[in-house]
Amino acid sequence: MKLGVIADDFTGASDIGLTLAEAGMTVTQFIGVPDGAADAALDAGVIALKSRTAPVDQAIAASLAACDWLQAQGAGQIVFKVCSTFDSTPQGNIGPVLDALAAHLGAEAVIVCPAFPENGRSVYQGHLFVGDALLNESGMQHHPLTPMTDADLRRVLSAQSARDVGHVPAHVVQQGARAIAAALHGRAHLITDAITDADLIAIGRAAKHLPLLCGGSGIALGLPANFDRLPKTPDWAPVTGPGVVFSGSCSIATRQQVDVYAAKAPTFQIDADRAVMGDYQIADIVAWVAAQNTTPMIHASADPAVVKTAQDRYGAGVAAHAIETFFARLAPALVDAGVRRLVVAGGETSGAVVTGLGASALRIGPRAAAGVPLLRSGPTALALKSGNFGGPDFFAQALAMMQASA
Ligand SMILES: Nc1ncnc2c1ncn2[C@@H]1O[C@H](COP(=O)(O)OP(=O)(O)O)[C@@H](O)[C@H]1O
Ligand SMILES: O=C(O)[C@@H](O)C(=O)COP(=O)(O)O
Repeated sequence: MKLGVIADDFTGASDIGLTLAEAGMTVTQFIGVPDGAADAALDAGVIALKSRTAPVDQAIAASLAACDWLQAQGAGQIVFKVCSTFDSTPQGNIGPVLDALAAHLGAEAVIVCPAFPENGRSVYQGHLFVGDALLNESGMQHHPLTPMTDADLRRVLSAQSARDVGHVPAHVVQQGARAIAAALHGRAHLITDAITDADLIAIGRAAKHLPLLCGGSGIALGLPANFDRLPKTPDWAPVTGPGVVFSGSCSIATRQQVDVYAAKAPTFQIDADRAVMGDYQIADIVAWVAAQNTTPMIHASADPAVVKTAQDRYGAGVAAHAIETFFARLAPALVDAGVRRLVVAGGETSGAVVTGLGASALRIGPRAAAGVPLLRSGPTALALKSGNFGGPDFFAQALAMMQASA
């Protein structure tokens, strides 16, 4: 293994897995730290953790264990994959985990860059933009678990980290890899501006000898070339069994996707109150799915006012946990009943579903959308969609792509 990635959620892991696979690396997404050794032929291993919203000490311990395993497989460079909208709370977990990884790896200057231009995320003057909106005006200020209320990443990371936080500005990045490398000094996390893929490719080249980087999947765009890999389309064998769509994301993009899909398919909406009360019978929902002629959708996606009502009543963690637990129990019951295509919207939701399925590794297939690959776990096809990724008709498109050849 040449490159090791520690991802703080499951959709993020498949997002960066796709970037590496399309740039020509052989890559597997592991669910948590594997027990045994990786295939020696693997170029990159991506360990998916569910650490974005975990207690800080647990997130650090899981990330260090992942780091040790990746290094034991030969990885000479570690990427800490975080969300392209820098999802975190004032307590963490990006800062504390990054501090711990940097100390563990003896890293001095660490590039921190969540830019993902293809999906509209850019970093300029140390501020994160989603399209033309500052992060805190992009809808992310309403996220159920990690509301992002400040677009200045230097301030956001400083509040979470014990290390100095510096800045590599766009005018340096645009001068290319040599200028970027010259700016990487001191023992500091460096928020690095990037507006285009060309910026990220230059950053990747500049990072060739760094032990640690942190960013969204865009940070990986330039890394495979350091290992002489060339772009390719990942393989895919069609999967034709019954499908189901799950959504636990309340992001703007997902709510639109839910509306579009609900207009053409049977839809079952999960209510937070009933989930908290444990009111849903898994067997009844499996029977409801089996009775449908069109691929159905089960979702909890709701607008910010509805989410707030549930959170005020039970606490954000309790409402989220109840809904995630529901999906984690439903997914294996549906697969046992013959479901073979599963599209899941939401990072935490995907973490719950894949953990519920008991999968240990996922094979990365071709893209269903920017940042979202098709995945294979045994006979089951999956797509784990980040809340804000994909076009309005993503669900139908991903289900159809699973049935087609690459
Ligand atoms: N109606 C709801 N009320 C409260 N919390 C909800 C509701 N619907 C979903 N959630 C929770 O919100 C969180 C959304 O996070 P996630 O799945 O990561 O989506 P995203 O990818 O948009 O961040 C999950 O923990 C989910 O269980
Ligand atoms: O970098 C990204 O935006 C994604 O890969 C990601 O991590 C998204 O997280 P969720 O929106 O919670 O799915």
